[in-house]
Amino acid sequence: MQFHVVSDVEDNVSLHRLCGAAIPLTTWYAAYHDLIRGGQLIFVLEDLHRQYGPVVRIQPDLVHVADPRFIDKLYSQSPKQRRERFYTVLRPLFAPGSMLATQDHDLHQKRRAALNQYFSRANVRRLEDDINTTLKNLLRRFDGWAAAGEPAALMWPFKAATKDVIQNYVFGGGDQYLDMEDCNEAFFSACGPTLLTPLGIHVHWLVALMNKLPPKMMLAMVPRIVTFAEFVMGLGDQIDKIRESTDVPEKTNVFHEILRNESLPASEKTTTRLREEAMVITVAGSDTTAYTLGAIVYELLLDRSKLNRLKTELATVMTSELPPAAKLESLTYLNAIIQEALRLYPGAVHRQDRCAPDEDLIYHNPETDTTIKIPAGTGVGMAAPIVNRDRSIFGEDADEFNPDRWIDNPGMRKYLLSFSKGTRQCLGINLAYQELQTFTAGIFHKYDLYDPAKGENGQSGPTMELYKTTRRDVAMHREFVTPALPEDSKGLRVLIRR
Ligand code: HEM
Repeated sequence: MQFHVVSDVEDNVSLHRLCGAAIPLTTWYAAYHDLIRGGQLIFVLEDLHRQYGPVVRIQPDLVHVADPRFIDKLYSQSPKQRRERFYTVLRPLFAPGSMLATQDHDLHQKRRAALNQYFSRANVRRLEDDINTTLKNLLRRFDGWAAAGEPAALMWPFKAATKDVIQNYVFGGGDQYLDMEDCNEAFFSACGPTLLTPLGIHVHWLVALMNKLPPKMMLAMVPRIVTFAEFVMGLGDQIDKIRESTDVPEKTNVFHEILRNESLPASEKTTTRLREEAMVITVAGSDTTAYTLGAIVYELLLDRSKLNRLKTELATVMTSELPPAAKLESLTYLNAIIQEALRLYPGAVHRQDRCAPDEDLIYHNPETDTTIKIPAGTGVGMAAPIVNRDRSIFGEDADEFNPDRWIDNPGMRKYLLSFSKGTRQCLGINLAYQELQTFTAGIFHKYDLYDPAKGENGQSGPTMELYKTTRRDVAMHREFVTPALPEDSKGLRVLIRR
């Protein structure tokens, strides 16, 4: 066992001042659970925290904290308090040109400032028509599966829908995956959660070496990434096309605006850098939202009373058409369901490791009334699957899907780590909420839960029911930044009837 408790370490050794933490002597403990056991450290962490308390050292240079009250300090909102992503988050990204993979605080701020306005609440509101059109496309596909009488694996159309929305916004168009027969399953399989993530963290040099191989050799070694590689090259072509275009109306696509942003130096506008930015935005903007949407469908089809309550609420604002997005945003139960799904089924489940390069971080443990000094430069992380289920905040039923908790106590929102917090909080948070509101409302205004007691002709409208789907087909089985399901799972499947 590589751990021992260090309550009696000497004060003058700075790293050892992480009293109360367990110290692994090498990075191999984390690598064993991350890589050899495949994305299992997130589950082990829960046991370690039970044993050693809220601060646990998981590598010689990295601690993990399980205390939502530490969020404000670690993920500071202040741009003056530098919080950089730690190498454990940066390494597996392999897109140094992207904001997500930017370590340096000042460069990150600059890159973020160029994009922030396009993802403000007001500007995302302007995407209403496009999101509504995508919903119509999605429901059209549902009709097709209903007519075929085949179970539908919803993971793919949900990913396709969210990917189409983000791509239309950032590029003003592109291939619509929702129109493809299989919703481009090959693409999403290639960029979905894999062992490459922990490989990128723990055997970084190997993945870096692979990245330097000529593309043909790389594709021969990992054939499943062909579709993804073609997509990334296509993004570069789209950027070049936008760069050369002279007739794009103002504010119709994000990259058009960035290329014309005069406060950005030319080095920030190269095709390579913008291709990496575009790749991260499209991938981060699809898988995550789609995963939570799938969880919402699963939980509502599991519980008729919650679904009925939502349908009653939707009926107050919906006819056959969708109401304005602002109306959906005001619906109490719809939004409680979404918050609860984001809490229990976050689409990004990794350890959100940061470091504060300029200051020691002081953690105060209220239970023992002790403090721990985390020296400047040390990696410190928290993870949504752990923080979001903290019983002291979310209650003894924190493992249950209970939307009412958000109605009873909306203030808990400040402890929800699903989108991270602070200066590096998710860029797409407003877009994710608006998509979840529109898609959830659109699907469940139309579909009721199939009632076997009434039979195929006994229910007046279209229905849906789970098909060979249990919690193991929706809940995280491995942490590969995004949640991975068991290898033999086909994910969320439903039978749709017209
Ligand atoms: C439910 C849906 C989503 C979840 C749960 C989610 C979660 C997250 C999390 C946890 C981070 C911080 C990662 C870290 O620091 O380690 C992040 C960052 C980011 N997300 Fe999201 N995300 C979602 C949707 C989106 C969407 C729709 C977009 C599209 C624009 C997006 C784009 C980004 C980008 C660009 C970053 C990097 C931000 C920065 O470095 O400042 N995400 N997201």
